[in-house]
Amino acid sequence: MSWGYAADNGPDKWADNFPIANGPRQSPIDILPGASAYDAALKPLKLKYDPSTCQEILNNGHSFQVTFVDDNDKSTLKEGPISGTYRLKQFHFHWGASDDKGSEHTVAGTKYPAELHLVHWNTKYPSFGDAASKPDGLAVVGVFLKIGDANASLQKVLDSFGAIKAKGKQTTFADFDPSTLLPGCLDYWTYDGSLTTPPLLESVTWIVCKEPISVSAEQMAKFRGLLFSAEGEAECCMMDNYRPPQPLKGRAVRASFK
Ligand SMILES: NS(=O)(=O)c1ccc(C(=O)NCc2cccc(F)c2F)cc1
Ligand SMILES: [Zn+2]
Repeated sequence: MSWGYAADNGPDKWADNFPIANGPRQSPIDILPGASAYDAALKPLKLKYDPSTCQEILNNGHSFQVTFVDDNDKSTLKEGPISGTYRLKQFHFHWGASDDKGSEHTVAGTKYPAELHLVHWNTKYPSFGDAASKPDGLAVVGVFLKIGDANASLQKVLDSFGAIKAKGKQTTFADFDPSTLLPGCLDYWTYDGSLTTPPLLESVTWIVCKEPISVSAEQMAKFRGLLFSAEGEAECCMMDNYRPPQPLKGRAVRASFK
């Protein structure tokens, strides 16, 4: 039985096979703006994404992800709270069964209907897999989604869902610029955390944007049309694929803004 989000293999069961689930720097967390300190030393995020590095979109049975060619420095994250150069590997989302939940991070207890994760790895290491086991190996930019106007950039991603409905399906996805999914203001909170799914490695510098992007209720409904299940299996709709907030355990959350 592999991990998932159901009662018998979900977040409350992950510690059985991944004891780091109870570790000192687990993610996500509930962000308390009043308890996060403004740090003037934090730089603006420097994101440079080249649409030509966009490769494919796939349903991995836990979410869907858009994967990028990462054998060059064409799509990178620099500055912000990190040092050096981190390469974009993939982006994916987490969402709920209804619009009142779905994000992994929460803000003073507020849940958003979904959360985007842009996953980058530190080029001081030879590969993503190697970087994923290092305390400064990964940097994930998190962006909240809130219900409002339809998102034209997101619609391009949704239009490819027909080809990836079931677990294991993938299709070509080219010339997409993920910066079109970023909010106008890149103010952020940052803290040291982990992958939010098994193997839950404690290798992520989290960078969570304060400003959400919009998604329409109809677009959110399309996320829920994807399947956790593979072709030929009993259909199980992909939703509530989020881990709830984890104990802060004394960590500081810093703000890039006043
Ligand atoms: N939700 S998130 O943004 O925190 C997150 C990001 C990436 C991954 C991941 O790559 N898992 C597979 C994985 C894990 C470790 C090493 C690997 F090589 C690997 F592919 C999991 C969760
Ligand atoms: Zn994620």
